[in-house]
Amino acid sequence: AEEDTPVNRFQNYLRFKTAHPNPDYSKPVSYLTSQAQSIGLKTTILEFSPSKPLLIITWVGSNPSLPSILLNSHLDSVPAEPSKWIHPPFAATKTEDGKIYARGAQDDKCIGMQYLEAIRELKFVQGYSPVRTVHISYVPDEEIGGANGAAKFAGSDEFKGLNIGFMLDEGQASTNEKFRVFFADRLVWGLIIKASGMPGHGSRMFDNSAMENLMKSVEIMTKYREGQFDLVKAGLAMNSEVISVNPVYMKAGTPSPTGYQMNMQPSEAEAGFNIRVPPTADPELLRKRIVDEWAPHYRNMTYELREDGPVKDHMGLPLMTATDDTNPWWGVFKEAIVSAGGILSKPEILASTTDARYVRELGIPTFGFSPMTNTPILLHEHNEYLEESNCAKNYQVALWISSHEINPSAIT
Ligand code: MET
Ligand SMILES: [Zn+2]
Ligand SMILES: [Zn+2]
Repeated sequence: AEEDTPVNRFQNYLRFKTAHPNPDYSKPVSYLTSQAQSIGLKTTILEFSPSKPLLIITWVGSNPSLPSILLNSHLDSVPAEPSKWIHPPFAATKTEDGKIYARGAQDDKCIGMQYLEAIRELKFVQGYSPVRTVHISYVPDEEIGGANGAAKFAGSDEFKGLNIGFMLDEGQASTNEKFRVFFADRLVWGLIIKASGMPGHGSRMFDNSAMENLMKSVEIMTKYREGQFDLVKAGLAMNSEVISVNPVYMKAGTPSPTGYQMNMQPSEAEAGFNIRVPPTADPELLRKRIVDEWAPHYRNMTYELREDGPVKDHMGLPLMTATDDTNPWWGVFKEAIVSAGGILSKPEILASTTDARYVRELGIPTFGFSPMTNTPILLHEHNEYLEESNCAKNYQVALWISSHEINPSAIT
């Protein structure tokens, strides 16, 4: 039989096939439930949508009237292309040099297990019992926007009943020795632009073909993208501080038995873009740019903009958690990292987008924190891995965080 160690338990969790489009949620939820039971923690399963369970594990504090802590992670993963990986993406292979390869190793099954390991350590090694109640949530569908996961959870009576004062959610790896913490996400938009025009013979020159109109937009958008990227390259802004516009698909052509009808200029063409908007930018200006320049009527274009999730919080403010004295949780967090012997880098906006936005919307302070130092950022890439040595260090950090966040009974 395999040893029962934190690393083995992490590997077990990584082996569940949780990739979209058909994530297995029931097996990891059973596994996590049994882990929780082995630590003597309470479990609750909510189901806001059929076959999409949401697991809550609870460590009840001695003063449950204090606002509680929520440690959140998502159960699902993005797809992987096994033939392009050096180890199968759901085998959680550990190499001789201690790297554990798996889809989800960084995003974000690492934190899902670290939360549990931190509590296991606190409870059984240190004999610690919390004043404040701690909840761990495992939510479905983060990678597809969270509409049937975190969005419904945050809006539910069950969530209200948990009386959450502060949440930790996923962040991103740090390529140096400093830990990174994130106080905001970028908004995520899906933009589909469509051009139409008269079809024509492949040999003919004419104005306003669908392809020409679409390609003109692509050129304009590519220039805009370059402008934003140049700010980053010149060191004037971080990646997450500019607006990113990245093409994700193109669709056009008249199908034929051998592929596409090559002597036919098609009557329709479309392209899809993933756009990320920092909370410091004005979304209205960008919407105007789309109408005026990227998908203008006068070029026979239409568009569909999918804005995924909230833009402002309950007070009408951008979704950002304060990292100063106005937020008592900030000091606690900083102190926990330092006490664990860690160095914290300047708080950042996350380049990607997480379920934290639904909780920030409610005005609850939330930080993104995935404690991985000296680690290449591999989320959504081939050969995602996490080093075993890093895991061990992370348990330590998670542990400190758990012990410190519980102490400030002054925060009520
Ligand atoms: N976390 C994912 C991302 O940033 C999902 C966001 S909502 C589609 O891409
Ligand atoms: Zn994630
Ligand atoms: Zn992800």
